[in-house]
Order: sequence, then C-alpha cells, then structure tokens
Amino acid sequence: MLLPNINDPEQLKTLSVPELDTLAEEIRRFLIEKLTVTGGHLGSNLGVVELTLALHYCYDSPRDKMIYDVGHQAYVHKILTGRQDRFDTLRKKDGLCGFVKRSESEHDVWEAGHSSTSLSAAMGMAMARDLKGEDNKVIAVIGDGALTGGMAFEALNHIGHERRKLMVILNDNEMSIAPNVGAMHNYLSKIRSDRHYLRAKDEVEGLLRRIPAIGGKLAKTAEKLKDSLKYMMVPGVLFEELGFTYLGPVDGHDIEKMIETFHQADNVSGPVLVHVLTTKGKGYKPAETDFYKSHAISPYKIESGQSLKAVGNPMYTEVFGQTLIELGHEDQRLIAVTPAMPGGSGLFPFAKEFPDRMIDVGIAEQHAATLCAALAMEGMKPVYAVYSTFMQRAYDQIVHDICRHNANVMFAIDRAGFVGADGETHQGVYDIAFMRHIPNMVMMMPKDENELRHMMKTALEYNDGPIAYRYPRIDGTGVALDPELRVLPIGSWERLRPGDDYAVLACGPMVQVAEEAAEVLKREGIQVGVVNARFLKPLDNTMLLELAHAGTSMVVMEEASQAGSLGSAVLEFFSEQEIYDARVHLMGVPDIFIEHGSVKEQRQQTGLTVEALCARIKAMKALSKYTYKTTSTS
Ligand SMILES: Cc1ncc(C[n+]2csc(CCOP(=O)(O)OP(=O)(O)O)c2C)c(N)n1
Ligand SMILES: CC(=O)[C@@H](O)[C@H](O)COP(=O)(O)O
Ligand SMILES: [Mg+2]
Repeated sequence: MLLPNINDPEQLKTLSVPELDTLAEEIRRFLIEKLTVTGGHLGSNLGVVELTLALHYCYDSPRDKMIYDVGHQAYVHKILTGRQDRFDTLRKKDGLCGFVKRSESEHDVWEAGHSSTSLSAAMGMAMARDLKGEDNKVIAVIGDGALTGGMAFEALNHIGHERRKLMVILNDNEMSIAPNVGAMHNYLSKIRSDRHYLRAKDEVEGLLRRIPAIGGKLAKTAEKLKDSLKYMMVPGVLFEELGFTYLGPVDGHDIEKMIETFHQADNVSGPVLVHVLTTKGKGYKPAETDFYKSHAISPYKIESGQSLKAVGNPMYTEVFGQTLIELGHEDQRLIAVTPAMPGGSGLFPFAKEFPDRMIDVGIAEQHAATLCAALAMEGMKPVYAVYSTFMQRAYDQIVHDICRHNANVMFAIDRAGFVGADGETHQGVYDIAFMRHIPNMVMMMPKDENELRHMMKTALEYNDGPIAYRYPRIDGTGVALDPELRVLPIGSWERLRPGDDYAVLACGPMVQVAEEAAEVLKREGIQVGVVNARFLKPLDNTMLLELAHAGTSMVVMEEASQAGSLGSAVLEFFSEQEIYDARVHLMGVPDIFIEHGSVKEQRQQTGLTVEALCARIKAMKALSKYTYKTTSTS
C-alpha cells in the first residue's frame, strides 16, 4: 500500500511510473469507499486521478500554481497534499470543503465553485509572476464543460494575444454534468475521433515544411494550400490560431504519456494547451455508465451506486419539472432554457415530452438570459431555469436585456436559500437583493409546492414583463397538490394566522418555521400572527399598512441575505410612507459567507430556526414592556 504514506508531493516524485499506476488504483478505491458515506463529486475526481498524479509528479506545488476550474475535481489534489485523513469530514460542517479552499492548504492557490474562472486566474498569476521577475509555472486545469463558459473564451482571447508562458490542461471527458453540448464540444469530439486528427502533429507539420517555398505568382496559392492541409490534418488548429501551442490529444489515464507531454510543454515559450482525454467516473462502473451517478452524488451503496438518501416528499425541483409539462401542453409557446443544468433543474421529463422546447446552452448564464429576452420579444414564453447562485453571472443581462425591454421572461430560480454541502460558493441567498430593485421585475416565493404550481401558472398568464418564482433545494412539504392551477393576484400576501401584537412576515420555507414558532408561543400565551409574504415584489402594501396601523410588531424572516432582501423592502416601504413608528425586526442571512454543512446547520448558524424566532419575539415582548413603562411614566 503506497497511499497512506504519500502525504506530500515531494514523496510522490520518488515513485516509478508503475508505482504511480498502483497509487492511482489505490486512490480510486479510497475515493469510491469514502464517498459512499459522505457523497460528493465522485465521477469528476475518478476521472482525474492519473492527471493529478502526473501534475504533482512534474511540478512543484505550491511554487508552481495549480488552478482547478470549478474546483470540484480537486479531491486527488487534496489527498496528495496532506488531507487524506480528513475525507470522513468531506462537505460536512467544519470539515474538508468540497472545492479548493485556500484556508485549508497552501497548495490551494485559487478557490472556485462557479465554473470557467481558471483561465483568467492563470493569466493573472502569470502576469504577476512576470512583473515580479519570478519563474514559477502556472497551470490551469479546465474541463470541457467549463470551457463552454463565456469567461473561458474571454480569457483564451486575452492569453493568446499576450502569449505569456502558462499551461492550460483541457480535461475532456465529453461531459459537463449532463453530456456536454455546443459547437466547441463538437470540435473537440472531432479531434477525439477523427483518425486524420490523431496523426502526430509534428509529423504533419514536418511534411508541410518540406513543401518547398515557391517564389513569384505561385507563392500565395502554395501558402493557401499549405494552410488548408494544416487545417485538415493538424489537431487543435483552432487553439493554434488563437495563439496557443496545442499538444495532444493525450490519454489522460496514461501517466507516462502525460509526463512526457508536460515535459514537452515546458519547452514551449508561450501559452500551451494540452488536450487530455479522460473518462468521467473511470474505474467505477455505476459512475462510468450513468452520468447522473457520475457527478455530484449523495451517499450510495458501493455495489450498485444506488443512492442511500431516504425517499421523502418530491423536491420542489421535481414538482417544477412536472408542472412545466402541464403548462407546456397548455401553451405551445412555452420553452425552457437551461445553462448546463438540465438534470439539476428537473427538466429531463419536460425535454422528453417536448424535445424541441428545451434548450441547453452550456455553462452560459449570460447568453441564456439574453436569449430568453429575444425569444420573449418574438412572442415565445421562455422559462429561464437557473440556480440562484449561477444566475449571479447574468445580472447585467437581466437588467439590460430582460427588464429594460420589459420582456415576458419567466425565471424559475432553483436552489434559492441554503444549499447545504456545496457551501459558500453555491448559497442561493442573494437573488432577491440583486433582482427586486430592477424596474419591471416581479418576484415570488411559494410556501409549499402547491403554491409553486400556482405561481408557475401565474407567471405563464402574466404578460406585463419579467416574473420570477424562486424555490429551495429541499423536499416539498408533502401537501396535496391541487389539480386545478390558479392565478394569484400580483402582490397579494396571505394571512395564515391572526395576531395583532406580533406578526411574522415570512417567505418560502420560513413560513413553516413561523407557523411552528407561533404554535410554541401560543402554548406560552403569546399570540403571533403569520403572514405568507409570497410576493417579494411588489409587496402587499395594503396588508403592510394594516399591520402598521394596528401597531403590530413585525418580524421579517427570510433565508436570504438580510441586506437588500424582503426585510429591506418592508423598511423601504414604511420609509416611503413616512410611517416611522412601525416596529420591524429583520431575521435573515447576516453579512458573512456561510460555509458547507447541512441546511439545518446553516439555519442554526444564522438563527433561522423556530427557537431563534421564539427567542426574538420574547425579547421584543420584554423590550416593549420596558418601552411602554418608560414612555407611560414620562
Ligand atoms: C457558472 C456555473 N454554472 C454552472 C455550474 C454547475 N456545474 C458544476 S460542474 C459543471 C460541469 C463541469 O463540466 P467539466 O468542466 O467538463 O468538468 P467535469 O465534471 O466533466 O470534470 C457544471 C455545469 C457551475 N459550477 N458554475
Ligand atoms: C460543482 C457544481 O456546481 C455542481 O456540481 C453542484 O454541486 C450541483 O449541485 P446540486 O447537487 O444542487 O445540483
Ligand atoms: Mg467534462
């Protein structure tokens, strides 16, 4: 057994290639076993075992900078840099992060979670290195999925122009989370499969060099001919034209070949792109054969890869997917757009039913938003199905292309609120704050999956501009679903419980928390009203005025950034109305990044629990007595 003794990259360099191969197999077994308990990004990591070994064998981390795009495929890097014994804590509270994390190790030089940032990071580090007169290597490892992201293209454009020395490793497994899509993907597939492309690049270029230079009139024609031959026969010519030296394709499970290629790359003075072919899930059948199982999985049975997650109520995501089919039958103009998350967004059933009406644009949140704007302006009914966290990428497109045009785009914002194990890079807690202030936007959040269905119907029937519904990454409440879909009056809230002294204005899953807290407090003799603040914009002004005029003390509770979300909107309303004595307390996500753990732990950490709400109301009660006493005696 080599693995338990390999705790730093220096030890790795003493191994022979056969020993590295043995180590690769041991690492694979280690990951497959450990992740049965913790879950995690299994397939992506199994695919890069040899690649990561070859990198650490050839380069000196952390002096040489290894930058992993997305950072979900860095488990092997973590094992090789002294974190093997922490894998039982993977993605758990205070445990090993599922992504690259600078606070964990000096070998983690760049953090991510969102995709396609690695090339810009590599360029920045290479520039800094040159400006400081240093000579370390800079290496970005980017997957074929992440390469579909706009930022990656922007960086390729810059790197190819500047021609600084750095290495891009394109880890091509033909998969994003779902099978990869797009013209670049088609181009890479061609390189993989076309035997002409697989000819040794040197051989072809040598041949071309041997065609004698011809002077005079024929020169131009000959050069054109050479160019055409090159285009036909040299793999990766697109990257070459962009200013990179292209090396590959190389078998990403052959350590010796990769070491050879990296040495070759070291002799190139400008940017190099090494095209590495890997298999996602390599070495674990369930992950190799089922792409759902090959990406982010929950704990599983080792023999079958079958999930051990207890079967609960259908998730909001599933209810969304099923309801979309109903609406798709109702309105032929409805079309779903996803930036690379067809499975996670629950769109596969819709795609099966309406294969021409589901568009996966790749990791292209910005493009997806503008595409939806244009579809809407031409009379279609686009649903932009997107995770809250990834929608952050499309802020300008939402303002500039969707809201300014007042385009009838429906936003299905999944993973709104805490997401659990993915942690701080993926929390869906900012979208209310960065969307509600944009003119024309309407925003909703359902208290349960039944209401989600009504919101979807409401959005479809709404023809006055953009409208969003956001829902969490959790199981639904199990409520019975109305077969009849209803249109909700825009800006209407629901009073679920009466209570004149205190009222909790809650949205989404916090409504249930508020109801439970109200029950607890009722037993203690405190009557608390509960309002389902299901429209985040526009607010229910009438209800707010009623509450203020009744002298009700309000708590606004939301699993969203406290700054700028629903609570802020309520305060703004009272300020606009010049109602300065409304008593409003905010309970939201504080001004810190919330790390990985379970959703329950994340709620505990931020005080979004029944206990914390009860405590807050009791404190308000105590304070109001005091305030009352002092004012009445003065
Ligand atoms: C901006 C953004 N959009 C979507 C995602 C979700 N996502 C995470 S990994 C991934 C697929 C990446 O594919 P690839 O880079 O080829 O890596 P692989 O898992 O195949 O190794 C996607 C779509 C993300 N992390 N960031
Ligand atoms: C790395 C990444 O961004 C995705 O793989 C993400 O972890 C998926 O999240 P869900 O499990 O919520 O679909
Ligand atoms: Mg891939």
